[in-house]
Amino acid sequence: MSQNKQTLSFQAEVAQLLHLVTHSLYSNKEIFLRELVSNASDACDKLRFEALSDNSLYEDAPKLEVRIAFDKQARTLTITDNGIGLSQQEAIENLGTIAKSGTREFMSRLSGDQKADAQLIGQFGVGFYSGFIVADRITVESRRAGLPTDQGVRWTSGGTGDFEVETITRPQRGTSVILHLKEDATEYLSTWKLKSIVGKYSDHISLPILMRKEEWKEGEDNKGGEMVLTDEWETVNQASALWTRSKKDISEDQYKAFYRQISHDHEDPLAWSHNRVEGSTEYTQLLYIPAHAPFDLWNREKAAGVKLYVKRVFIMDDAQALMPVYLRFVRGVIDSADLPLNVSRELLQESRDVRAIREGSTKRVLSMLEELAKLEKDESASEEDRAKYAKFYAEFGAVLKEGLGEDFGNRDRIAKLLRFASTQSDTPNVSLADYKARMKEGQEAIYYITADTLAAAKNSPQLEVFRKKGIEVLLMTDRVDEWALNYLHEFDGTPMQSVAKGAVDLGKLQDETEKKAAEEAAEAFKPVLAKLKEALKDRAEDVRVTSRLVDSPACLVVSDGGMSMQLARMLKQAGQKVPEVKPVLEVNPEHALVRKLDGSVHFHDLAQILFDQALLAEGGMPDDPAAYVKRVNALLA
Ligand SMILES: Nc1ncnc2c1ncn2[C@@H]1O[C@H](COP(=O)(O)OP(=O)(O)OP(=O)(O)O)[C@@H](O)[C@H]1O
Repeated sequence: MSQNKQTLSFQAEVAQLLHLVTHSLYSNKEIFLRELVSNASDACDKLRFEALSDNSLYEDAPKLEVRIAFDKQARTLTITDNGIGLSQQEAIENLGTIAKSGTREFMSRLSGDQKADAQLIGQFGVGFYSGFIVADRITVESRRAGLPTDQGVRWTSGGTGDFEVETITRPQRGTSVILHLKEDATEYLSTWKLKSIVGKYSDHISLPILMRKEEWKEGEDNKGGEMVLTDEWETVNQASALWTRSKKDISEDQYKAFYRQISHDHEDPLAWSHNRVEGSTEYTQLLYIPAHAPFDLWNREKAAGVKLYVKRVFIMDDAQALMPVYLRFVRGVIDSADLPLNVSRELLQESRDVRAIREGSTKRVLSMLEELAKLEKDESASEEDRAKYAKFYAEFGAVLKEGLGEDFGNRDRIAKLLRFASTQSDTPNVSLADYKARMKEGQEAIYYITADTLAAAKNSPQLEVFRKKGIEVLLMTDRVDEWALNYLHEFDGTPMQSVAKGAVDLGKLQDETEKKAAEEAAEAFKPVLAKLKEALKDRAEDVRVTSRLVDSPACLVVSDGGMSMQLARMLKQAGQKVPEVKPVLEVNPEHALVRKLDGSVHFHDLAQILFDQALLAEGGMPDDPAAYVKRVNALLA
């Protein structure tokens, strides 16, 4: 045993992940090759990038490539690249821990259900560790580009609790991953099998993947021949970056395979768009809309899904400057012809070219979505195509809404893409245009209500008069709605009006007799109103008579432009400081309970109950629930 050998333990998460990988991904073993080839290709990309500022890193091997070789006797399969390589420290850090952000959250989402977990793991990208699906021992030999030959590293592990590292001499730069195959993985000791897996998953890797050529050799004494390996290497993939090829030369399957490769997604994308943009800024874009959300969609800090290349040289993953945050679900590649190769993240933020690319790409994504939305109503389209927009919307609709506050230039286009549930539809499929088309004669606003749940929205007392008059109200239950709606004051010339904010003004929808009756009722109610205001002066900003209620005695509203009670609650729950909002109590003078107030000896208690019940009805909680219960009980007794 060499002197410098050390045994180290895996980070706890790795050990856990390893166990899961080998158990859950068993049914789709072959993906290990895709993962390892993709790492090899990443390592070459990294070398090319670092070599931009230090050409000597290429040493004497400027041609970057990946080689796949196997040895039937030794039962090993080896994937070798001449990319950036690993120093000893990097081997310990990168192959012994999971540095990825979100690992912990990811782990906590695993359920123990193998099928669901396998999908989740697939999305997370198990990478290097997937080798342990087919191998009971993995040896990695590597030398980082630029380090002396005697500073190579050998890392080896059986994939359980620990791994060993030692220093070795390695003349060639880059990494070899040697898989010692398990008994049941013999099938991967076959040129035909390996080639077909490369063809399936890694055809579009932009560097050559080489394998040794096979040749037919006749058996001696007429015993039948067999294929034997020669010393000659041949390229087994297409080895050209897919997006640089002409659209007409790329099949649907190739587009889909490329998507799977860059996204780790097991499902096909809903749509894609491939264009070469010419003009003052030149670039190629290949952008995809996924069919389902990644587990960390809600993390706005999370890496965006677009890779940046400059003249086919990979520059960086998750180039956030290329896509607005509200389109963070988009995956794909942007290849610029204008940016300098040594562009940094900081520079990206400031570049005019990048701004042009970002605007162009944003418009492209919105067009793709508009196309999907159009298909939904196209009777000649297939059922599958027609279902796509709803599928997209269920996964990403809430994220898209963030765009209302983030991308003012495209607000109208985004607004057209939004869908909501309404008093006429429990499923969120009502567009603002649909709503407008159904508006009642004389209706001057698009009415909506926000609530925590669909049930709470539907049963809100504020809706009563709208229901009575048959006016549709949009029901908004996404957390982001309240915030997003702050940025959408009107749609196509019609104002948006929350039914829980400000005094209700049905305008022309109310006829003269109704208005008159309401005014008279208000007039007659004035003395009681004054007493109510006095009794509730610490809790309500104001008390007024309303015509919005039919069956309920009272409801709470906030002033126009004020923060809704629901948003205030949400912020409070999130631990934020919220200014105290005193709502307005609106009462229905026709209601029996309200009528009872006049001259009642329990006036004070009834007033408090009225307020507390209105609070409960809109999803809130009385400040002093025990006092509320006591008051109700006193009256019931
Ligand atoms: N062939 C290789 N050459 C150099 N470094 C490598 C190689 N394979 C893996 N690594 C290093 O090990 C790290 C962990 O690899 P792993 O495949 O687990 O995750 P990843 O590549 O970062 O993520 P993902 O596979 O989801 O893209 C890599 O980030 C890289 O630094």
